[in-house]
Amino acid sequence: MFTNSTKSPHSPIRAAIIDLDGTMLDTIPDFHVAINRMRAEFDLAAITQEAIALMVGKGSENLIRSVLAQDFDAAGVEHRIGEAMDAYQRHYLDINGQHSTPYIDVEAGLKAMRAQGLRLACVTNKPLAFALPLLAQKGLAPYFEIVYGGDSFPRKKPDPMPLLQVCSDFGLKPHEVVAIGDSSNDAEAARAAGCYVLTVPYGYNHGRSIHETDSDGIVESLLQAATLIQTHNHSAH
Ligand SMILES: O=C(O)COP(=O)(O)O
Ligand SMILES: [Mg+2]
Repeated sequence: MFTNSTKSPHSPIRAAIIDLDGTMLDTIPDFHVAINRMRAEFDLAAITQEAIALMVGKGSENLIRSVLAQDFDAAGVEHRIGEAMDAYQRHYLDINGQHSTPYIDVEAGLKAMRAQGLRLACVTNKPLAFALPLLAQKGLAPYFEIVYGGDSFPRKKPDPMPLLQVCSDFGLKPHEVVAIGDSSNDAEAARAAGCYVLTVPYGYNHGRSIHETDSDGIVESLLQAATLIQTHNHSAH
């Protein structure tokens, strides 16, 4: 693990940037309820959680465009996107977190990272207005010094912009920071920023195996990520 040869193997990791949907919380059931309530308003048939899991990852607007594209051509999507986004956001905020559950060892992993002195940021493509109350509701907000959403900057993951901003906020070089996520968006953003990246295999990666995604290692849980970072740092100087 941590085999990335572009960085000094001896540089300790001082911060972790952690993804939200598909990494800390299984939010597909929330997406499912909100999307199908929106679809009902448009007299569209319900779609499955499996279909939605393939579309999540590149933020709300991309998601709702993909959802509408199940039924409409490009012009039809364009015509409805504004109203659909309004309906979706209203329904999502209404049920945010009610159907979502944390993955195994998320809080234990965050605790372990903090105990090692790592600084923690959450960078998600979810809108900040969804992410902040969700983290608070699940008791995860206190672990993070910084939370950025998909609408915090002009560009979102897989662009490196939000990750580079965290590095700058923390006063750290990218090679002192590891990003942990469930999708190619996280891995590509981390690579482009020059951060390490660990991936989890249990989230949503656009229907592709996480093994196809270039990373510095696959971890079964955030707790295992914490252990790996500690091992890396013990051999660092
Ligand atoms: O809401 C999304 O599109 C994905 O969010 P994530 O970046 O937390 O996985
Ligand atoms: Mg994710």
